[in-house]
Amino acid sequence: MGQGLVGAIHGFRETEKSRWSEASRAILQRVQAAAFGPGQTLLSSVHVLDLEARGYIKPHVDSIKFCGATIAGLSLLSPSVMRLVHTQNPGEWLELLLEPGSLYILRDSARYDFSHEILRDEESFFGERRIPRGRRISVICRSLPEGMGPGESGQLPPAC
Ligand SMILES: O=C(O)CCC(=O)C(=O)O
Ligand SMILES: [Fe+2]
Repeated sequence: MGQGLVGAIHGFRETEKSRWSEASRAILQRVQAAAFGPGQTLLSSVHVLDLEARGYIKPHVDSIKFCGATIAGLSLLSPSVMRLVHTQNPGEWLELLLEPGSLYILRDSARYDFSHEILRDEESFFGERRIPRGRRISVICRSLPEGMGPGESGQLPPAC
């Protein structure tokens, strides 16, 4: 998302959300407790991405200007396949099956040294298993770039 991602996502709409219902806040707190260390500050708003059935995300590494060492994403509605490919050594790759209700955490090397992508319907296989794509919504929490305290977060653009 943001500057680093222009053109990477196809067939989507998105928003940044900072106010949530009590029930949603409880879920986000579980995500944050699972994914982020006590020393990490989160971006003040959460990214919500609504990908249509034919939508997909091309390989990219989130911009280090706007996003720190951890990206945590909750997947809703359709399952999908996320592929990680090492940027220096494309022979090194892995795929994650993102079931609805699952949480992935891209941290450190997985976040910096590997690109991530969400496969389009035609390519949506997990090993031999076909994973038909429907509409998918993801709720993504990111840490602030290191060295940037909450006091400086006002300088960040709203999106990461
Ligand atoms: O939808 C997702 O889980 C990932 C989205 C993504 O890669 C991004 O917004 O940078
Ligand atoms: Fe990303």
